[in-house]
Amino acid sequence: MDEEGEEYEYETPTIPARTAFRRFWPLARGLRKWLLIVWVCTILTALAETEAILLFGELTDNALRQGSLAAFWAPAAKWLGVAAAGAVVAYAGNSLAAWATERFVMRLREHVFDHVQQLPPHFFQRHRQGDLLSRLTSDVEAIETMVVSGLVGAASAAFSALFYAAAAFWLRWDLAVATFVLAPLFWLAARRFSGSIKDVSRAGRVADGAITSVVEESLGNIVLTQAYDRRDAERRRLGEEAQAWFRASVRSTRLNEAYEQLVQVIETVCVLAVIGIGAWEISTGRMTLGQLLAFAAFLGYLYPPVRGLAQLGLTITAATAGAERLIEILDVRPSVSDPRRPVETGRPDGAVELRDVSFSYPGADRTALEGLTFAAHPGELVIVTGPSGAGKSTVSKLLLRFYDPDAGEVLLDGTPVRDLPLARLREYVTLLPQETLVLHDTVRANIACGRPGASEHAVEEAARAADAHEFVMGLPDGYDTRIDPGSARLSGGQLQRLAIARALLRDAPVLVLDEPTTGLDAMAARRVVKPLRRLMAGRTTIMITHDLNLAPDADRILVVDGGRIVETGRHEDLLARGGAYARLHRSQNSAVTDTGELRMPLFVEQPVPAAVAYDYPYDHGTYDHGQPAAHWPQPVYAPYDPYAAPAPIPTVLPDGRPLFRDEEYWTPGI
Ligand SMILES: Nc1ncnc2c1ncn2[C@@H]1O[C@H](COP(=O)(O)OP(=O)(O)OP(=O)(O)O)[C@@H](O)[C@H]1O
Repeated sequence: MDEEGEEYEYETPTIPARTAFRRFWPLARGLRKWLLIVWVCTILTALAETEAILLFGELTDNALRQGSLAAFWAPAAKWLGVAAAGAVVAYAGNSLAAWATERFVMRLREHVFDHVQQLPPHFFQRHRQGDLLSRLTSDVEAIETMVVSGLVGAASAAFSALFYAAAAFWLRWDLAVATFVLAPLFWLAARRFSGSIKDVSRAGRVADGAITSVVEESLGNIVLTQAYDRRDAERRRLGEEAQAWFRASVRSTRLNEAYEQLVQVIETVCVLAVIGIGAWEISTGRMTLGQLLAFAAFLGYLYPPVRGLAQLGLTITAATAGAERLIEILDVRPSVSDPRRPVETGRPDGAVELRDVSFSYPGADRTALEGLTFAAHPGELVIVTGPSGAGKSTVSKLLLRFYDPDAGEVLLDGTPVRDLPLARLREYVTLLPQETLVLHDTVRANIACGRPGASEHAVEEAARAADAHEFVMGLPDGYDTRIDPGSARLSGGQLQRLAIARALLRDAPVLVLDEPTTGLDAMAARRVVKPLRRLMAGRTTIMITHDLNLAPDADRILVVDGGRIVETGRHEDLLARGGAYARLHRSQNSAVTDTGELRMPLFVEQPVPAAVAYDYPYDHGTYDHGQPAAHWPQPVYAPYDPYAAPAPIPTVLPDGRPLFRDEEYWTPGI
C-alpha cells in the first residue's frame, strides 16, 4: 500500500477560464455549425421580441390612449404572428442547444474515460476511485457549462443586450445614456463575487469526490465494516467529508444569493432613474406615455441578458474548478503508448527475453528491478520466485508492457516489445493476474472475453479443458448465469478455473501467471493444477509464485531478491546447492511442520480421577434425583486471587522451540 497522502501526489492546477476553454473547445468539433444555428435562433428570437415591444408601444399610443378599436387589429395580428414565429424559432433553438450540449458531454466523458483507461497501474493506486468517479460525472458536466452553454449563452446574451440597447437608443437616446451610465455596476458586482465563488466551488467539488470515495470504499469493505463493527468510524469518516461539502454548498448559495440581491437593487436604481427622467420628459411634452412604456419594456428585456452575462461569468468561473480537476487527470500521461512505427511480426513462437532490465516505479525512491536478464524458450516453464517485495510482479508488468524499463530491453521472439502494437502484444501475452478478474456479465461472456466472437462450442470446450464445465452446468442458468465481481456464487477456485478457460480461449503463445494458486486452499489449489497444466502445454509460461509445488516441472527457476536474480537453475540443482532457493523451499515446507504451534494446548488438562464408578440409577430400577453428580469428575478451578503473581505464560513449545518462530521470547507485563 502506498503511504497515506500519496494519493494527493497530483496537485490540482489552478488555471484561468480562458485556458480551460481553449483546452476543451477542440472537442466541440463537428458541433460548431449546430451551435451557430442555435445562436442564429437566439438572434431571431430577440428580433421577434423587439418587434413585439415596438408593437406594444404602437398599441399603447394608437389604440389604448385614443380608445380606438380600429387601431387595435392590425398591430395585434402582427404581434400574434411575430410571437408565434418567435416561439417556433425559440423551441427549435433550445432543442438543438440541448442536443449539442449532451453530445458534447458524451464526447468529453468518452475522451476522459478513454484516457483514464490507458493510465498505468500506479495511478489507480494513488487516486481514490470515488474521486475519479466524481470527476467523470459531475466535473464533466461542469465543462459543458463552460464550453457549450457558456459560449452559446454568452454570445446570445451579448447579442440580445446589444440589440435591446440599440433599440433603446433608437427610441430615446438621452434616456438610454442615462440608464447605461449605471450598467458598469453589474459588472463591478460580478467581479466582486467571482473569486469567492470559484474558491467555494472548488471546495465543493473536492468534497463531492471525497464523499463518493468514502461511500465507495466503505461499501467495498462492507465485510470489514461489519465484522469489526466499524459502522461508527465509517459514519464519522463520511460525516467529516459531508461537513466540508455542507459548508461549501451553504457558502455557495449564500454568495449567489447575495449577488442576486445586489443586482436587484442595482436594477431598481436603473428603473427609478428611467421613471424619473421619463416623468420629466413627459411633463415637458418631449415624450409620449407609449414611448416611455416601450422604453421601460426594452429595459426589462435588456437587464436579463446584461445580468445573465455577469451571472454567466460567475458560472463559468465555478465551472473552471471542475475543468481544473479534469485537466489534472488529462495531464497524466500513459506510461506507454503505441510505437510510432510498429513492427508487425505475425504470431510469435513465444521466445521471451529480458536483457539487463532495470526499472523503478514513477516517484519511487528505490529500484524495483536491477540488471535483470533471463530468457524463456518457446514452450518452456520459467518460475520466478523470491520473498515478498522482491520484484516478481514487476516482471509481469514489464512483460505486458504496463511500463517500459528504464534501461535494458524486453523482447518477444527477438523483437523489442516496445516496437509491437500494444493490442498485438497483449494478444500474444496473456496475463492471469493474482486477483481473479470478473466482468459484470454471464459466465459465457466472462469466458468469451478471452476471444471476442468465439463460438458457443469453443467457449464450452475451453470450460471443459479448465474443469469448469461441470460446476457451470450446476449453476441456475448454466452458462447464462450472471456473475459479478463481488459475487459469492462462485468459490475462489471456481473463479480461477473460469479465468483459465478464458486464457485457454485466448490461446496466446506466452502466458504470465501471477500467483495462480495463492489465496486458494490446498484442495482448491490442487483442482486448479490440472487445468493449469493443460493451459501451459505448448506455451511459454512465466509463473510468478511463492508456491513451489510446480517447481520440479520448471525448465528454469529464477530466485529474485531485492530486484536482482540471486539464483537460477533447475529445482534439483538449486536444492542441492543449498542456497536461497533451498531456504525458500525449506521455509515453505517447514511451514507445515511448524503448525505444531497451533496444536499446542491452550490449558493444561487436569488428570481424570482414576476408576470412577458411574452408578446409573436405571440399573437399580430407581431414579435418584440430583444425586449422582457428587462423584462425577469435576473440573478443578484455582480460587481467584487478584493479588497473586500472574501465572507464567508459555513462550516455548513442549519441544523447547520458541512459540512464535520469528519472535523474541516474550515477557508478559505490558
Ligand atoms: N506502484 C508502485 N509504486 C512504487 N513502488 C512500487 C509499486 N508497486 C510495487 N512497488 C515496489 O516495487 C517493489 C517490487 O514490487 P513487486 O510487486 O514486484 O514485488 P513482489 O515480489 O511481486 O511482491 P509480492 O510477492 O508481495 O507480490 C516493492 O518494493 C514494492 O514496494
